[in-house]
Amino acid sequence: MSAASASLDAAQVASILARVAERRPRVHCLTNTVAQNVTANMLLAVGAIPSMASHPEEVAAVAAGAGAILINLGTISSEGERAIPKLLDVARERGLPLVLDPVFVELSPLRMRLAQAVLRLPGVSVRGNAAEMAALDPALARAQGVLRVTTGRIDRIEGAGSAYLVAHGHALMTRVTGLGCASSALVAACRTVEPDPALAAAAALTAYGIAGEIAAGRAAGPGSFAMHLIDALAGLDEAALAARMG
Ligand SMILES: Nc1ncnc2c1ncn2[C@@H]1O[C@H](COP(=O)(O)OP(=O)(O)O)[C@@H](O)[C@H]1O
Ligand SMILES: Cc1ncsc1CCOP(=O)(O)O
Ligand SMILES: [Mg+2]
Repeated sequence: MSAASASLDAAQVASILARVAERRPRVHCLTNTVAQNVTANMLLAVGAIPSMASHPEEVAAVAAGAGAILINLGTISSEGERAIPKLLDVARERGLPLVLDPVFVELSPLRMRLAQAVLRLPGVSVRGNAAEMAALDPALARAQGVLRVTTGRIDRIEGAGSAYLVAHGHALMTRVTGLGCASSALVAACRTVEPDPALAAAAALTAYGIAGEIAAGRAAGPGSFAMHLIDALAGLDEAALAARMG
């Protein structure tokens, strides 16, 4: 970590979550078919509203009224590929926060090309695992105002002169498909109410990680973990956050 990491307290995370719950922002998700359901449910758990249209003829109209846009490359199709430039236009014209989740970008020249196209928009927040972020590093280095959000045992958030480390979460979060994708949607939801991209991402991942810790204490295995994670996220308050943030 080049810059010293900033610290985050429970009141800051609770404040951002409260704003999301109060304002009920919509997050328009162009996302993969594997993670659509869990992504929508995690957004609902924090009080945001998911929408998931992808047809190129309507995607701009549907996304225009959203508070943020998520582009996830997980099961990108030719339809999704044609929707991406329209979403970039909406984000640019309306000044909407945009989050990119470059699923398996390290495996596919198509995904790399599309990720590079998204990164031509200034100020994108990119949330991926270590392999994805490493593969994307040259493009991230060229991207204007980009926020790097690298998740794992410890999440690293770097960009715009800020840096955070989030040491919350549970290994069970790697045992249910779509939970990383859902974390990207939560970053987008927090960005709708918090103008500081790094603080928004740190709050989203802190809340998500603490919900994961709570859910792991209740779950019998990965199947029930996902269910408990949604409940724990929906029930998070400042006291629960403070109890685990020390
Ligand atoms: N070993 C781990 N211990 C605790 N939390 C983890 C661990 N690995 C990942 N996480 C958490 O799981 C979520 C998904 O992260 P990750 O597995 O990196 O994404 P992806 O599913 O896209 O590969 C993040 O919230 C992250 O903090
Ligand atoms: C398995 C898989 N394949 C394409 S998208 C997807 C889901 C990935 O979800 P996550 O990155 O949250 O684990
Ligand atoms: Mg992922």
